[in-house]
Amino acid sequence: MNHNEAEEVIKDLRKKLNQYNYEYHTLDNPSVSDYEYDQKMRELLDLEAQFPALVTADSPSQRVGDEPLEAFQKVRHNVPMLSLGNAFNEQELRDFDRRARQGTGEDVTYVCELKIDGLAVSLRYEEGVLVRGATRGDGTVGEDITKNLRTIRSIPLRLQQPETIEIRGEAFMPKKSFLALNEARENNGDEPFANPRNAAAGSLRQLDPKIAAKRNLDIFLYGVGEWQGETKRSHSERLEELKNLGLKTNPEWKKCNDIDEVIDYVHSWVERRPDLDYEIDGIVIKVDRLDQQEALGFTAKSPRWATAYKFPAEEAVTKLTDIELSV
Ligand SMILES: CC(C)(C)c1nc(N2CCN(c3ncccn3)CC2)c2cc(C(N)=O)c(N)nc2n1
Repeated sequence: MNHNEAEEVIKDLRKKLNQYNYEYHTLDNPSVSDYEYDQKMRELLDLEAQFPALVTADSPSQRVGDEPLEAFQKVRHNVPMLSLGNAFNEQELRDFDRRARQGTGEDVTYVCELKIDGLAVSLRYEEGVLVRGATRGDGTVGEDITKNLRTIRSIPLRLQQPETIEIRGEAFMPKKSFLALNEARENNGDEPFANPRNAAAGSLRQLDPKIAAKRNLDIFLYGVGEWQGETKRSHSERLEELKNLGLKTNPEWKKCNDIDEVIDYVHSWVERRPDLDYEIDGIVIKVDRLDQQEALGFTAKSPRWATAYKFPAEEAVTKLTDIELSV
């Protein structure tokens, strides 16, 4: 096979493998067997080894970096990653709603999202290709953990459209992976992680991406930092577009027409929390219309247009056996 033929075959294999990866890790609905996936990956690796000049950043072979980093570079977020105000009871939610209605002088509709208990991160795509991933850090300066975030299989290395966009989300470790990891660590005489959030943060702070790649991390994306040429007018439209771009958003988000619907949603998830495959520590409530978000603006460190309803601390995640028994 010559260079040009190889280029066509590699392009086709890349496209197929990225699609299979998206079906498996983001849709949880694979269209091919693991065997077929592995066969195609082996074919791609062989061809890339023969034609190294044809390896691209968005190739599925480039998920796990080779060498560990010496250190993490610092990254300045063009658009700061803010904090969130908190609400601890129904009255405080109603106060938040009243301030939002007074601040806009209009009725306000909301989007409610599960508050994933993980590590806030930012992904930057340029013309559709993942170029950088960073931790939130102090909101202004974070750490470049691109190589580790690339190992999260549900993060596409290329979007379905060539957007230049910076997206925020929460990287997390599913409960079952957390329990299995801690069992392995205890069997090895290592210190177990206290909770899935610490396990996710600890995994993403590894300098060797091969370690992060084994930690079965996942991500839900929930916000936009900057977006060249954005046309969206509401947060809910943004979430729908992120999904269309091939990004993983949490399926439980909901538009709420008023604060009573928000309160119903919050109450429903207090009950349903143990059924989730991942830990949450509350519900995030956001004003849906972007022009109303703009009008409300920010306090010194957090938006006036969003708040986090915090659940009381959950009892510790029980042993794997209990979980298996309860399944
Ligand atoms: C974009 C805004 C600011 C409204 C926003 N900010 C969030 N957070 C800020 C505080 N963060 C933070 N992290 C560490 C230290 C201080 N603050 C952690 C992310 C959100 C977190 C989640 C989630 N966890 O599922 C979510 N669905 N939506 C969010 N939306």
